[in-house]
Amino acid sequence: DGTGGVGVEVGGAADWTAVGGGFDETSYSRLDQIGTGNIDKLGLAWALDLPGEVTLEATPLEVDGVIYFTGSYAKAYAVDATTGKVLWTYDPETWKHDPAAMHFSFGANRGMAYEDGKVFAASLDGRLFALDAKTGKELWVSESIPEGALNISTGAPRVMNGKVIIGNGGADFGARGFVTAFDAETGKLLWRFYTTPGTDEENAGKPAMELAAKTWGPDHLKAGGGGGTVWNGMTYDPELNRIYIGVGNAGPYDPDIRDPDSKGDNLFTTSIVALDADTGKYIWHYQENPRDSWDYKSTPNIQIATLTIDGKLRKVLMHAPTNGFFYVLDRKTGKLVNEPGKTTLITWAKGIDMKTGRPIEAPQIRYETGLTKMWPGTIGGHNWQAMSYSPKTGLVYIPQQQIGARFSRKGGSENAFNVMGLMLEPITEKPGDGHGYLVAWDPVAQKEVWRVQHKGLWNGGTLATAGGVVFQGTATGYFKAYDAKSGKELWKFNAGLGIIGAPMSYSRDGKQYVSVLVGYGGTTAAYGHFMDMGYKYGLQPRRLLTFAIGGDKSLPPSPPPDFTVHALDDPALTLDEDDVLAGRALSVQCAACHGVGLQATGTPGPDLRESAIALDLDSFRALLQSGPLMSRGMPRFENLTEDQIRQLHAYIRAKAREALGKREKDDTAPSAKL
Ligand SMILES: O=C(O)c1cc(C(=O)O)c2c(n1)C(=O)C(=O)c1cc(C(=O)O)[nH]c1-2
Repeated sequence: DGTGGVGVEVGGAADWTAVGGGFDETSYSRLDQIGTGNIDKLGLAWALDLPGEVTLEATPLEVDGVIYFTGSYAKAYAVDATTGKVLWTYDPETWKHDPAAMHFSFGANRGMAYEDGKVFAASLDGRLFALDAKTGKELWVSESIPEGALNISTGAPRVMNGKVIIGNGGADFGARGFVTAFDAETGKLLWRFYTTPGTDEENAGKPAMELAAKTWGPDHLKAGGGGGTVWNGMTYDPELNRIYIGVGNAGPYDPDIRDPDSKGDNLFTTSIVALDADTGKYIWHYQENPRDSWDYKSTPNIQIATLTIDGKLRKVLMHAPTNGFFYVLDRKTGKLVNEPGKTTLITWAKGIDMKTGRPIEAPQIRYETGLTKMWPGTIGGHNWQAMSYSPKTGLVYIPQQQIGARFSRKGGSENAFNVMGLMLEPITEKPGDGHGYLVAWDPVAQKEVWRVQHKGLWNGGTLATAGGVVFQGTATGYFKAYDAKSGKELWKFNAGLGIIGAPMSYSRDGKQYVSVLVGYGGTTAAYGHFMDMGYKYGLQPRRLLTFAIGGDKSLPPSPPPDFTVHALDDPALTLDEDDVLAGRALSVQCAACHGVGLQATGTPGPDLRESAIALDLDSFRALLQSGPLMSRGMPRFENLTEDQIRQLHAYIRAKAREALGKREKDDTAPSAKL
């Protein structure tokens, strides 16, 4: 019916059969046993500890009494939905299979797909695997990334009518985006759609690639594949038998490096593209940022619904990409049905031109002067954390953050990253920056109805329910429930660690449950200099938590946040300034897991300033060269030279010394930092 078809394929409203709840990706549960009237009686039914896990981004599925989810590095779990007992696990062991892929991520995986007794997920190195849902037995494994391509897989596959589709990431290091469909029964490749053009020869005879090629200059492949990776949102539309894919940013970000010989739009980067579900043939596209120059991405989840607009029922899709606007498109044509509203502080554009559908860009945003500042920044107003839509309230619940970005063609502060020739750095300069928000948005009126400010910047996805409640986990470690109409906070539970994944709901033997993964991380956890969460590596347990009315279990308390860096130093050691500087540049490779500027506060890896291994040159060298911790996510860096190892080590030492110095000078209460 297009109004939140949760679980319709299997057990009606009782199950949660896809990461977004059902095909429509509205993250809405029709269950109403837990509601605004009894939420004070909501309590923990069971908890499952997940030792060894780091970043947990998946929304679990539930089918016929079994919960399925992926942990980090796509380790798959099946768990009894009423008791929390583990039924089976499956580990694709990427570190053994393709150690090189470990360099390109920090373990993120956003979940599984379910159809007909099979579950599907993809490992970081792009192996799509099908498992028997009962036993966890491997049924088939197919390579979804061609040999030699730079891509990695972090997203959840989607499955429909016997076809599994999977995208991948890598635009930030120059990969070319595509999605691939496989036969769910056999794992055979059925079709592949590229999001950027290839060589003239490859494009010939393919209308979508010929169309895209006109928007790029002749030499566009020199700087890489152009980006446009489809690493998160993909939605199947059963009414029109189409798939809408959310295409990522263009790469390299600087268009003068990426595509110096044209001023074209660089299709299909930062677009939504509609494809025929059977053949993968192009139907339409809508580009949210023509000639993207800022790492803007259209990858957040794409919802389908039927809305009444100007008195007419319209089949629409709804989208809140990182650029901050809210788009409602006609699913048949890909055209705007109303004027996109601003869901957050937006400085890069005045609005969207309703005649052309193109943004009206603000002056000086294409770094004409060599430098550009803008809001939202690359982290986005809304990123991969799922937004939900309640057909009951007619509102969309967007997990948001406010933070800007500074781009410069040279220079930048210590915390700036050089991303393929452009210096990039998140900034907090405007009122409201550095916080996350839960925003209730009216997609018909295109305006905000209420908002809640969170303490932390990077929070979890949302779940809306027929009980009139919106659930969301926060960076500061609370799982919270809000009144869907007013935004009033109704309930909270201390989970002991930040939450970034989205919750889901199911019913078993007449009882409604709500589950959520607790596992702080994601890319933004690396920005410890903006939001020191005080989490310490390995100390706060990762868990799957499940709640029900009358639940009376409690969690053993997690170690509280600790904002002190317990750095180690040897005052006798002299550090070579040139080594420290060179080490700083090399440390970009460490940042996703150990923090920007080595400030690790909830990152998947430990704080190197506190690490006895990293601070001792000999054990550090052995760690990098032989990879004894590879199974725990620490890759081998066998290509680093002896000089580079010494430089990195000097930088770690210098940062440890600096942290100790700060601690002596600054004795403000640690909690004052948040
Ligand atoms: O360009 C890409 O291919 C790509 C991939 C991914 C990813 O695969 O996780 C992210 C991003 N970009 C990205 O821009 C981003 O903000 C991001 C956040 C996260 C995360 O897991 O927290 N992944 C990614």
